[in-house]
Amino acid sequence: MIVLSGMIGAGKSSLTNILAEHLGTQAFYEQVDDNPVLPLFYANPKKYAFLLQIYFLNKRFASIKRALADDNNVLDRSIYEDALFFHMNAEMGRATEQEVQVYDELLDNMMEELPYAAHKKAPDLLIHLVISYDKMLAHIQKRGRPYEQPQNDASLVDYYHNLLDRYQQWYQDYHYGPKMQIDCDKYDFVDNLADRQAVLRIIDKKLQERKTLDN
Ligand SMILES: Nc1ncnc2c1ncn2[C@@H]1O[C@H](COP(=O)(O)OP(=O)(O)OP(=O)(O)O)[C@@H](O)[C@H]1O
Repeated sequence: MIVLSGMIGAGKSSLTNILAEHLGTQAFYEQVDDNPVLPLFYANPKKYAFLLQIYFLNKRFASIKRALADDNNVLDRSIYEDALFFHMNAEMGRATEQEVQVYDELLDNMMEELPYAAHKKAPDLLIHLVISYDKMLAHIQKRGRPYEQPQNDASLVDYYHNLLDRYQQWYQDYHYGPKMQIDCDKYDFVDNLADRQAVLRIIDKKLQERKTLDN
């Protein structure tokens, strides 16, 4: 299983589709626009932060179990990033220490079940999308989900900057398996065909290296 990570609007879902099509495998992605808790969370983060995490945990665990069935299935977001979001939200006073503790223990407990549920413990490769604040905001504006727009809620500027700051450290600390980064300011894999091919070549090379190491 290959897993994407990176900021809101970085392009995880798009690259998930592109990569799964390229590899001839299955794409698994979260239907963000069908998520009933997300708009509630953005409108009242303090009340809904914990519920949102439980919602995501449940959904992502279900996808992981299905995606792990094949080495090259592609999943649009890693479950490990949720803890980054939740810990930050807790620091912002949107969740209690007890909620964080319950969440962290539940996550650990569920992840321990994975080898039994899916015969594998962790992704074969993590592809982390790196993006600047300006580029990310341009994507968010183009996509137009109302609750993600800083012009509707000025506190989102700090929220996004805060998340961006933490992501690099999160990537450095990620230790569950092989990993690589793609620079989304450099490669426009959605609208530019040459960039898309370049990104696929970089990923193919990494997958090839992994295969050689495994054999
Ligand atoms: N664990 C979480 N806690 C709080 N909000 C989250 C969490 N995970 C995702 N979100 C929110 O859900 C929405 C979708 O996020 P996500 O980054 O998965 O998809 P996306 O923005 O469509 O990404 P991409 O454009 O890279 O495919 C965003 O508004 C994000 O802030």
